[in-house]
Amino acid sequence: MTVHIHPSVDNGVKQGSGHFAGGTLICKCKDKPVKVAIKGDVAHNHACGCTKCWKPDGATFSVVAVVPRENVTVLENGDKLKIVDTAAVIQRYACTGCGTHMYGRIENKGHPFYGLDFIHPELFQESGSAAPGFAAFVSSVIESGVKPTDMAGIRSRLKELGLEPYDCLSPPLMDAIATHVAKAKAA
Ligand SMILES: N[C@@H](CCC(=O)N[C@@H](CS)C(=O)NCC(=O)O)C(=O)O
Ligand SMILES: [Zn+2]
Ligand SMILES: [Zn+2]
Repeated sequence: MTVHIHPSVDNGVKQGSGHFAGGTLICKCKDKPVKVAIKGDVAHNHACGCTKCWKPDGATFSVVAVVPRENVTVLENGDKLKIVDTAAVIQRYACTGCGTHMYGRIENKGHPFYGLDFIHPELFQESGSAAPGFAAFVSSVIESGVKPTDMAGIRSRLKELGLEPYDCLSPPLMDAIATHVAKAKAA
């Protein structure tokens, strides 16, 4: 059985150039596409199996990374953007024409990841941004219809690609969240 993860990694994870200076994210609309400028490279790029992150057609996982929120500027056709779920922690701004999520923003100043926006690097018109390094929320793909019996094959393919599978975030990110919570409790 061929295991599809995401079109940008299915033929092998392409490493970043190490000096990506930023670029433009473009949605899938033929007419009046939304364009978003990103300054600098992305961080913590990873595959995400959760049901909330945007996936291109046919993908089992999304590929999502973070950038400082001040590095994100809507350039064109921002009137097409609408928040998918205003109650979610991450307010995902999607194009109402094609459904592509252009960026996700956290407005809760107390959140461990406040200040970081979530973007999908595959939407860059330029190549060279930092590659995904792990897979998060892997078990969550079952919520999108993946058969539990397919999970061993999915996890083994992720490992083969060098994307260590985790059912939440990676240990360094989980540690960063716990550190933030501990400091907030102590304050
Ligand atoms: N099992 C859930 C997990 C959802 C989830 O917690 N997603 C993570 C990773 S993107 C998150 O931080 N969500 C916050 C949000 O969606 O606002 C699902 O698949 O819907
Ligand atoms: Zn669009
Ligand atoms: Zn997600």
